[in-house]
Amino acid sequence: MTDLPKIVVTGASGRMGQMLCQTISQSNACTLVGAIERAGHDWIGLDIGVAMGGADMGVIVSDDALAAFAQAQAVIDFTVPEATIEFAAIAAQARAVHVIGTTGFTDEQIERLEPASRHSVQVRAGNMSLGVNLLTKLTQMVAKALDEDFDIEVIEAHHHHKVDAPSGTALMLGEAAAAGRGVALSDVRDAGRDGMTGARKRGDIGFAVVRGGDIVGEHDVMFAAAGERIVLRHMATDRVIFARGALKAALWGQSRGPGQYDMFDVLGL
Ligand SMILES: NC(=O)c1ccc[n+]([C@@H]2O[C@H](COP(=O)([O-])OP(=O)(O)OC[C@H]3O[C@@H](n4cnc5c(N)ncnc54)[C@H](O)[C@@H]3O)[C@@H](O)[C@H]2O)c1
Ligand SMILES: O=C(O)C1=N[C@H](C(=O)O)CCC1
Repeated sequence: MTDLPKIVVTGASGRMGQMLCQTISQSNACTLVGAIERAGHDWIGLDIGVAMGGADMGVIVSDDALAAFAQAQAVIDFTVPEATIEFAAIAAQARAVHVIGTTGFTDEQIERLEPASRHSVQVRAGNMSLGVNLLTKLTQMVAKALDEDFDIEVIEAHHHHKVDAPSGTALMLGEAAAAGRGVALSDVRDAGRDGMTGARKRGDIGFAVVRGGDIVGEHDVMFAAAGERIVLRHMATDRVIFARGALKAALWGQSRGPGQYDMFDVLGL
């Protein structure tokens, strides 16, 4: 038996779930002990490695989150908002670190995560990659340095399966730009332009969304003024960057007390 932190992956059959199971199984810093899917999913009862089309990993896909979390030190969760809210309560019961990659929460759903964090470590970020978290810091710095002569636009592109918009990353970047300007994003957010919108309002932060093909994730923050334009860009070409960040958060969380954290805490940014 190993003393390495034991990790459960929820949404194990998903794009990120599979990437996480592969990344953890190849890591020598932790062990995969559970793979959770929603009740009724085809993969329940199968070995996760075999279900993914590879070798046996010795972990059977289950819909019993409580039993799985109880034997783990961390849960990595890239699913859907309502499932994540349920997993937060179960992770708190099990005193397991809950790493939340899920995006698309409403403000009300985000509030519902808080009670669980009184009993467990929660690390949540709309993007777990080092690159995007650095870009977020840069966005705040640039927004602080420039005045409202520079219109801020966040442009994001993702694969055609993505269900939420703007992306969690775009919202992180928008929040950072707003913070740099000393305003609340909710007061200046301009998303979903269509039809006779009227001219752009000075000080607004705009969002534009592209969905197509297999784009892993691309984000531009544009600062556009008369006569010049600054563009900060991140391009993800492999989901492994999100999985690596999530794994880092799961290990980092082992030595923290209950509370809500983000990737800036994990990465020391
Ligand atoms: N924070 C980040 O770095 C980051 C990176 C990539 C994706 N994401 C987010 O992660 C989420 C998942 O993305 P994806 O591309 O893997 O989606 P996906 O649809 O491929 O996978 C989601 C999985 O969750 C499972 N699921 C749904 N309800 C469940 C439940 N009640 N119990 C257990 N499993 C359940 C689904 O069956 C599916 O397998 C999205 O919100 C996405 O935006 C975040
Ligand atoms: O593929 C997705 O879905 C992604 N979601 C996150 C977001 O909403 O920003 C991170 C990038 C990939």
